[in-house]
Amino acid sequence: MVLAELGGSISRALQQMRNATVVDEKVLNDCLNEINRALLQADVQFQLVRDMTRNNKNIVNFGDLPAGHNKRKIIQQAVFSELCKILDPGRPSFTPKRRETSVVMFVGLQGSGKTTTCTKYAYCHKQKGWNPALVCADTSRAGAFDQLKQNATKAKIPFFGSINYAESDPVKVAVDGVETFKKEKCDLIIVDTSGRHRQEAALFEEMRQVSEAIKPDLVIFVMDSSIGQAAFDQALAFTQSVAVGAVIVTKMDGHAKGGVQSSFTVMWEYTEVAATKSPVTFIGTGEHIDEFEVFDVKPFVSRLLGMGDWSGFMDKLNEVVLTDQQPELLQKLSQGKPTLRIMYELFQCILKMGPIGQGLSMLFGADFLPKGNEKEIRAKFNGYLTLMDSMTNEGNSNPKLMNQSRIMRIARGAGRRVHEVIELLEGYKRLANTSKNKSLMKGLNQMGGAGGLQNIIKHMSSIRAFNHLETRGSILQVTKKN
Ligand SMILES: Nc1nc2c(ncn2[C@@H]2O[C@H](COP(=O)(O)OP(=O)(O)OP(=O)(O)O)[C@@H](O)[C@H]2O)c(=O)[nH]1
Repeated sequence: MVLAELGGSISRALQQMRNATVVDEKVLNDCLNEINRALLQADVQFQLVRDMTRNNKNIVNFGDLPAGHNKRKIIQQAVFSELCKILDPGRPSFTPKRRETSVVMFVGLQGSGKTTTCTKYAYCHKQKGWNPALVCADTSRAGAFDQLKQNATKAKIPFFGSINYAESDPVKVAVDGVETFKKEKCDLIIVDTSGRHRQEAALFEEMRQVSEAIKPDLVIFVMDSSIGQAAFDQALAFTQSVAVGAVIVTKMDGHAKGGVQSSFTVMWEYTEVAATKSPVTFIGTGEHIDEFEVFDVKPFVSRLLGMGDWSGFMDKLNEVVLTDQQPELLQKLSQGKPTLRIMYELFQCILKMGPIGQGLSMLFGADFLPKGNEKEIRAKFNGYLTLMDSMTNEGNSNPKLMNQSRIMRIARGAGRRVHEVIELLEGYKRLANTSKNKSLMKGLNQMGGAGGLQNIIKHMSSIRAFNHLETRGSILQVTKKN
């Protein structure tokens, strides 16, 4: 069961409970049974599911609840916090500190995504102003250094490795690399290590030796999300050789080869490793360098249940829109009279937020935008930008004054299809309607516009649904109005 399906099943169970006329013991039991079924289908251990049900029933004790309590809310909160408990080992990981040099060693089986993840980790820190460097201490796989070099070059990150594979001792390469970058005052030195297809004694011995030689501040274990229940043994084996302090789960996008069998299982299997109880700190959500997200339990469970992840969205927004420019955009939105220019800026923000589905799924749940459509959606948003440019060039960018001939001229001028102009105008109409909503605008003015922007983007994203619009009918509608 993929993650989105699991989230969908749990959300449906909660929705049925919320829809019940009276919430009693039977409704609670039906809801919990549905959730149990979904978790068991997702391969979560029976014992864990049983404990979770027992805890939920203890929290939602109908006999003890004073009259007037919102039972629906209490049940929902109990389920949410129990799901969080499954994933949270309750121990934070070491976090590299600015202006100090930290050495981070990556370990994991071959093909888990270790090399790719090292670069993603370095890149994500570089974006935040760090000065990272990459060391390839994998001397056993032919091509390992070339792969790291290629990734590092693309990301403009300094790298070190055994040129032409002349040095075959991984410990020596690791030590030389760390020393080189310490001298160069890099503040985050990331060491990629060898992997093997299977858990082998030689691999663990090598990890132990490298770790002893470079004394990393943090060892990150990289794990492929498609391995299911094997996660437990794998994590335990690495943990017994090196002091694993954090985990990164890769291929959470569900489009990796083999597919995500049960990412949720992997998550809790790992956190079940009593020896470390190390937290998952990041997840890999694609092959590209920016398809990488900080992992926080609460936002993850929120998204799993389709409740959105506002804080993750704000983080992404902070990466692409300078904080001092945000109030301006939010203020413009809150004034209640959106212009094409504001819509243009909004689209640019969405496009800049890395993978577009990633940004939007933070707000609308994992299954909101199918990952496979990323290119299509991005092209669509880019098309809207071209059309908006064309409208401005037309000399009249007021969407309210569009008639049939103007629409056709704009489409021709931008090299786009007529129905796209109509979709865009429909999007504008929705944005304008949204901005008439007084409570929404109040929300925008409070909390720096958080709730409001979320809603506005929700409306904008529903442009995807415009595709069903009947082109001719809409043209007539627009024409009639003018
Ligand atoms: N879809 C998807 N693919 C990923 C992700 N992370 C890594 N990959 C892909 O997984 C494959 C293996 O990644 P590598 O980085 O070469 O794996 P590795 O663990 O370093 O392998 P060795 O160096 O052989 O030990 C590559 O095709 C990556 O592009 C991810 O989050 N999502």
